Amino acid sequence: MTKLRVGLLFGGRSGEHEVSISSAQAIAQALSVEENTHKYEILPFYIQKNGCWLGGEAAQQILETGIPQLEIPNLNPWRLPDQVTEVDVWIPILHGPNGEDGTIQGLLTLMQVPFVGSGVLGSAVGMDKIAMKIAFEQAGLPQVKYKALTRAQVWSNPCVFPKLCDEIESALDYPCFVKPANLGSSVGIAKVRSRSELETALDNAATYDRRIIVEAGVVAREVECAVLGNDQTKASIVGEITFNSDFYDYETKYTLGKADLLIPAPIPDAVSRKIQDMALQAFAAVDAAGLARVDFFFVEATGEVLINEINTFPGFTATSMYPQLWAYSGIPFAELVDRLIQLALERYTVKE
Ligand SMILES: Nc1ncnc2c1ncn2[C@@H]1O[C@H](COP(=O)(O)OP(=O)(O)OP(=O)(O)O)[C@@H](O)[C@H]1O
Ligand SMILES: C[C@@H](N)C(=O)O
Ligand SMILES: [Mg+2]
Ligand SMILES: [Mg+2]
Repeated sequence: MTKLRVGLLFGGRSGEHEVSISSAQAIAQALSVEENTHKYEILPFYIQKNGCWLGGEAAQQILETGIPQLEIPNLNPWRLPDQVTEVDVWIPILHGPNGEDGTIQGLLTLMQVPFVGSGVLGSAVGMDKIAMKIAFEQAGLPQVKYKALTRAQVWSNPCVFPKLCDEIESALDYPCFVKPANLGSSVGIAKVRSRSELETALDNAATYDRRIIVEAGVVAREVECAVLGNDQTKASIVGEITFNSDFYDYETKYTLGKADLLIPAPIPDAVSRKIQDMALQAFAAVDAAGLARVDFFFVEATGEVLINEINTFPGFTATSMYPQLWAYSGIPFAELVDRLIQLALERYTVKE
């Protein structure tokens, strides 16, 4: 039987570069178990932080060691490794901008090779927290109050900036959350409790993105649901994250022992069902495909469920929520990766 050559695309020009390497290592491992090795052959491709691609041995080495390559200067980002032409199906294991946002998906679409996950529209809308919230609003999904801003407003002249802060303060109470619109893993996010913290957080968020969102802070339990499928989607069992830090920040997410994942979430069945239903609606609202993890706030005091966000290529290490939710829902990691590849092929065939 001829093996399908799977292009593992990882790293990326993103603040989530290191997370992508960890996700790629776990997916490579899942493709290396017996039931997958007779079907698939891995071709690794590493995108450096400067956007330049490495294939072959160099990419393989990074996949094995997990250590990011120092940037090789003056490489042309458009000079793609020769092995690119050998790929039958891509897994763009990229998180954040320049990877999870439709840019790579556009390139792969133009290459006319199937790829795992959402297309250009789903990736772009799912990445941008402002566009995402507008899509959720249209779908009738409840969420926190927010204000959308641009870098130009934040870095405007010193007379305009205080007015902008006044507007935010009159629209939202403290604490509120300031976020770059296009990022993940909590990079660039701040929980702010005062005017001076707000000013600093806005300035910082503007260094990451030209679009910025400020959200009303909610006191709630954090629950997540995984979605799998193209047009026929399935929602997983719901999981909960607990931690002792101020919020689920980068350190809490990626330091062993700082957060606990509870699967299934110890919440009433009716709430779980509502979350599953909302997860499927959110997936459709942004036109996602293949996979996504949808993050929610459960306000226990009122029973209210608010949607926080969708991640169209969620963290994929063996201990990440997405594969664990499916493992508990009856799909082990290796089979999950196989299914995702099959969904990519299905979507490509339907489209062609
Ligand atoms: N409006 C809010 N109220 C309360 N907490 C919030 C709010 N927004 C974000 N947080 C906290 O910040 C964390 C990160 O937020 P969010 O999920 O939007 O960021 P992200 O960078 O896209 O994360 P990831 O993609 O890794 O899930 C949340 O899990 C939560 O702990
Ligand atoms: C990788 C990170 N953005 C997540 O959603 O898990
Ligand atoms: Mg996110
Ligand atoms: Mg999140």
